Amino acid sequence: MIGRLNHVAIAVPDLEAAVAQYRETLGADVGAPLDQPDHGVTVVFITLPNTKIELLYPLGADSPIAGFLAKNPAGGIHHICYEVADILAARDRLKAAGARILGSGEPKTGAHGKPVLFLHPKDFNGALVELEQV
Ligand SMILES: CC[C@H](C(=O)O)C(=O)SCCNC(=O)CCNC(=O)[C@H](O)C(C)(C)COP(=O)(O)OP(=O)(O)OC[C@H]1O[C@@H](n2cnc3c(N)ncnc32)[C@H](O)[C@@H]1OP(=O)(O)O
Ligand SMILES: [Co+2]
Repeated sequence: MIGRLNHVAIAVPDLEAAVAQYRETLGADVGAPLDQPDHGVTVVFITLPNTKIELLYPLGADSPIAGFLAKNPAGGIHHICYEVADILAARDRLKAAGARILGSGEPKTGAHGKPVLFLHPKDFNGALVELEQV
């Protein structure tokens, strides 16, 4: 069911500093910041030869990553995103297996304009998992 690794997300306390570090110090291909109000974050994608890094910074008062950054003030790896061909079939398979789908349980449109879902970290060895239909 899960396919390619689409991205690894890092929550950062200072987006400009993280962008400069990846662009200047690490010499990476860094995109422009994109506000995602529906998700409560600003994202910056870094394109690597074999996957992407997604820098996350809180947007708005109810950002879902605010709690994470409060617990991890220096930032940290926030989630991992796997690609799936059919997100509704994936959701139904996961629910049947007892996994918790976060939020409403319905896919939302993610940063790439594709449907995404999130699975509770406690069900996946402490890792927050995002699924993106491609
Ligand atoms: C623009 C879309 C973009 C894309 O790629 O398309 C995105 O990726 S948007 C990314 C931001 N959105 C989300 O992360 C949505 C899903 N996340 C959530 O619903 C919350 O972050 C949630 C429920 C995972 C955690 O919320 P919160 O931190 O407020 O809850 P708790 O403090 O109660 O946490 C419960 C429990 O889980 C542990 N936790 C929290 N976040 C993570 C994490 N990222 N990785 C691993 N574990 C996490 C937290 O420590 C608590 O554990 P406990 O042992 O009880 O302390
Ligand atoms: Co993501």
